[in-house]
Amino acid sequence: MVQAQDFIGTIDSDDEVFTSSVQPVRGKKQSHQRATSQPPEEELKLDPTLKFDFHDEAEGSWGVDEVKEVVSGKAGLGVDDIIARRLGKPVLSHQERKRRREEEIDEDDISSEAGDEEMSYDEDEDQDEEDDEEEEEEEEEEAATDDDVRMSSGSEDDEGDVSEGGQDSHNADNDEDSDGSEKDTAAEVARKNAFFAADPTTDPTLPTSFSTMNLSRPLLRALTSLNLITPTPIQARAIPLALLGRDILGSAVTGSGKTAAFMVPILERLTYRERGRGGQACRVLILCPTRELAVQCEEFGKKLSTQGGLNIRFALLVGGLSLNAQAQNLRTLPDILIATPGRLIDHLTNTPSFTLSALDVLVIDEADRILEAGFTDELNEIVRSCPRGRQTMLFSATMTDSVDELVKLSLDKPIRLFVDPKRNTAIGLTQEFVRIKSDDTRSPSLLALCKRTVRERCIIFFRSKALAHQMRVVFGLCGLKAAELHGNLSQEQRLHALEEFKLGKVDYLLATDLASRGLDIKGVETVINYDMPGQLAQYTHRVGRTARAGRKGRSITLVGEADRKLLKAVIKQSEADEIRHRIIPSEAVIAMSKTLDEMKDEIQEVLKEEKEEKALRQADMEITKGENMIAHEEEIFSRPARTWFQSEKEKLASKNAGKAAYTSGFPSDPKTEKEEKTKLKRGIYDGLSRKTKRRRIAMKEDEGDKTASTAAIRAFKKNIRPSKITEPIRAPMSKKGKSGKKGKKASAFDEDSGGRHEGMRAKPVKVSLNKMKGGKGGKGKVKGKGRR
Ligand SMILES: Nc1ncnc2c1ncn2[C@@H]1O[C@H](COP(=O)(O)OP(=O)(O)OP(=O)(O)O)[C@@H](O)[C@H]1O
Repeated sequence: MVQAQDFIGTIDSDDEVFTSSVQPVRGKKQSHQRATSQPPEEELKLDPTLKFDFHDEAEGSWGVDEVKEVVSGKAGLGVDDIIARRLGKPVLSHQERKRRREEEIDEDDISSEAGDEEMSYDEDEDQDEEDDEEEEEEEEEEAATDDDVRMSSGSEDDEGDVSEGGQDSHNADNDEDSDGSEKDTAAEVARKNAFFAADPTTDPTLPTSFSTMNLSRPLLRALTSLNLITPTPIQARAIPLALLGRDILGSAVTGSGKTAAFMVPILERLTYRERGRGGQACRVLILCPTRELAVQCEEFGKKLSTQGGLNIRFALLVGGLSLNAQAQNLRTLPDILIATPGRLIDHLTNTPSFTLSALDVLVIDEADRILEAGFTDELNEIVRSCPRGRQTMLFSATMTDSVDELVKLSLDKPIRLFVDPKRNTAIGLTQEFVRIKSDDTRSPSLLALCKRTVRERCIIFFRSKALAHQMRVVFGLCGLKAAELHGNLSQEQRLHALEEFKLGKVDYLLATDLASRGLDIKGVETVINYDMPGQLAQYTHRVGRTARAGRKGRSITLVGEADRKLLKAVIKQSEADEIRHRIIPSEAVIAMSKTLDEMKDEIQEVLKEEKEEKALRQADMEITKGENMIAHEEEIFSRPARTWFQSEKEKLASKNAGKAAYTSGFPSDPKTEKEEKTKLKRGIYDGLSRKTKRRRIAMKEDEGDKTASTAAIRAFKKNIRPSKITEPIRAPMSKKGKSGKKGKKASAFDEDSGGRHEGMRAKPVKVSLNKMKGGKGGKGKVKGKGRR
């Protein structure tokens, strides 16, 4: 696995004296230290397994609505503070620097008008500094235009179109030749034909406005207030079918509004749910692969619901937020659950009386990711907990239609909605590639790029968390304002980083693939890939963080020799005029290389200070923990231990499978492989504290008794289950259905469902897909006063 070595190589391998005109920002303290202490070579190696400062995330004091509060103001001595202390001044964002310069100019005008020529010594000095910075920036701006950006020069690059079928090519990884091997065999095509249903929308003209989609007035009002007037192609196709209760497999390019494609029909259906005590139930589950995406999805749903005055309740079930607050919320039976798989299973296993037995709709966002190896066991467990008669909708920009993958979801004749499958990236995206001849030049190339060309609104993706963190230190020392986002941070730090980037307080977000899927951050101008990701799908999602919702954007990818195959695949799936070859002048790279070399002691110092800070915080935490143990011993030991559906061994195996899926395209690291194998051999109680071990053993012993009581509880819950939103409108169960298999689903929109309407849908509704476009009168018009 490629770790921090490429960065380390750069720092260590260049011993030349610093002569560059691009100076690193430094404080006096630093230059003094450099003169006195020169650590030996091996000390300069940065530890790739390094863990960063974060608070214990298991039981935060904040829940769903506290996310914003936490994000808004959290102190603590972090890397930025350490860097600021060492530099003697804080690193300012590009925006802030601009603003200060403008203020400076205004003040100049005022003071010259007033004829006040006096200035204190300090002010004078400040002014000089600002002027210098301004001059430097102007120079940089000129230099930026030197970067040679030109059209790719043909050869292999112009080979033409995307491989057929679009979606399969995403998972092609680094296949030798994506042309031949990816095409479905005749048998596979036959399987797919049998598995999927044809799109019943016979009218080729899709709705051109939400107002012609037979949506209720409050929801239309909400859409309009959010400026959503014209449905995007995926919305135009998915919403009518979703309203009919059909299972859907939806795919469209990144940033094309897939969230609304499932959220709008869900809210519409919930508008007519049964109310009152008997009708309350968790009816919708939206699964997301990352916490940030779940937070974003909840925000969007809540916004729509609030704007429309829909009175729909949400629960956010993600790791890193308070378990207790979530459990409490679950007890009130919220309508929509938005969850990450791990935390959802935790609640299913440990939150008394919480089940998914009343679920009507299951949505899996970024479904191809959740279908990947790392989530397999969790997904199986969740699907097992959902009723078979539910509606299932899967969405992703890189959706798979492989029957083998989908079969485990027990879909009911799903409809494939693949919008423009030949296009994998957004129309407004320009993809640039920088050739990296040696890995040593990767970090200097990135810095040169950021110093000269890409100044703000930029997400930079790294393959490893350690690398992202180390680069953040380097960026800080170079005077570039950055935040980091990866899995080694607490949830609080992750959300804080996102917020800072969204608000423009930092110019760069240094992230791992954790941020590659689904995140919709307005105004991202550039995405930089520090290295090529392992898989084509990852590339598609990463670059999809820009050029969203019809806007323009640019991606810049640093491509080494080992990445040629994937580069070829990327070029194949793109239009020729979207591809550029960027050359960073070698002088700039050499200069940055020297700068980095000059900086290596400083980086080391910052990392050391950070480690010390962490140790101090850790000690504080241990003391508090000890005090709590003494004060609340009885209560703590009387709490039931939380359980998990897998054994430790299975959990580890599944984690490793996930890791392997992620790193499959990267060169493997034999050392890590060996470590993983050794880990797998550990017994299930290895590494646990004595207390936890005792609990586990006791639980295992209790398991026998538990089975009988669980069965009784299940039977009881089944009896008190609320009516389902789709239940009254389903076609009578076939023989097959009665025997436990799925029966054909009907919908509130079916014409024959009229008299049997109950529950969530107060009144029967008639919709003809062919009339949907017109939306006025006729069969397309809603019947019954309950609709509007
Ligand atoms: N009909 C619409 N008209 C205008 N803007 C829209 C419309 N639908 C969605 N958007 C906007 O498009 C942006 C992207 O939407 P969304 O995040 O749902 O995309 P996505 O297809 O899910 O992307 P990804 O594949 O990256 O997850 C959002 O800011 C959203 O508000």
